Amino acid sequence: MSIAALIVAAGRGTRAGGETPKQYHALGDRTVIYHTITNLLANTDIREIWVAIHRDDLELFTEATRNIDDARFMGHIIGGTTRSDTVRIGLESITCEYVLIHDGARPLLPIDALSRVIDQMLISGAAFCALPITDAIWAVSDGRAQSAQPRDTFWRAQTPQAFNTAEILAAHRATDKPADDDVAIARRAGIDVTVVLGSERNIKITHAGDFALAEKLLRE
Ligand SMILES: Nc1ccn([C@@H]2O[C@H](COP(=O)(O)OP(=O)(O)OP(=O)(O)O)[C@@H](O)[C@H]2O)c(=O)n1
Ligand SMILES: C[C@](O)(CO)[C@H](O)COP(=O)(O)O
Repeated sequence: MSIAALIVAAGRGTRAGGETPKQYHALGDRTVIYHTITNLLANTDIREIWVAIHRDDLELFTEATRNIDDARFMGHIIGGTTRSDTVRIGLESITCEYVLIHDGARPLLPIDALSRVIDQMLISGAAFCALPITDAIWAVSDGRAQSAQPRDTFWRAQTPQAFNTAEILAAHRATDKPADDDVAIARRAGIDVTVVLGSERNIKITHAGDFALAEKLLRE
């Protein structure tokens, strides 16, 4: 049994704005991507870590990862135009039996959530981190509440999303329609994916205000 991690970090971070893409933004005394990589290195079952980057970011990436001294950190792959393209391109380089696909923009993944998704992947073949919804959920149209939705059936997806590598690569090759995440690609191919509890700490930096939240969570 061998496990790789594929970190997708080839996006432009347009919603977060700023001079450099969000994954190279400072977080504490390092960068977002540095934390993302080292959080995955903390699990010794992971044999290889690959990072898919944008071709314009090679210098930023090299600088951000200069101090990572671990033979399991394999370096970079050039990603694609959409997140789904980036994942498919990255998967083509992975030879381990299993793969964890993780957003470069999630720099605060706790080690227990990482263990949960790996353990469940090894039991059922595919798993992903998510959070149950506690608030009431309303379908809203034209600014008005329409119908209450059954909140127990909805979960907020996070990453890592973990699969048998051959199965998720085949699922990606079988579709050219982009998707929000790899669970969606897996489901299109009929793969069963088990949900495990993620973490409130495992935020995705999406908007500029998320940097302050990430700094606060890092300090706690
Ligand atoms: N072509 C792309 C697009 C996105 N991603 C990665 O997918 C993750 C989640 O995507 P998102 O938060 O939407 O990042 P961006 O695409 O960078 O953000 P935006 O949509 O605001 O430009 C990020 O780590 C991002 O770098 C990627 O690797 N390749
Ligand atoms: C994969 C993902 O992080 C799951 O929550 C998310 O869908 C990717 O980010 P985006 O904001 O939907 O592009």
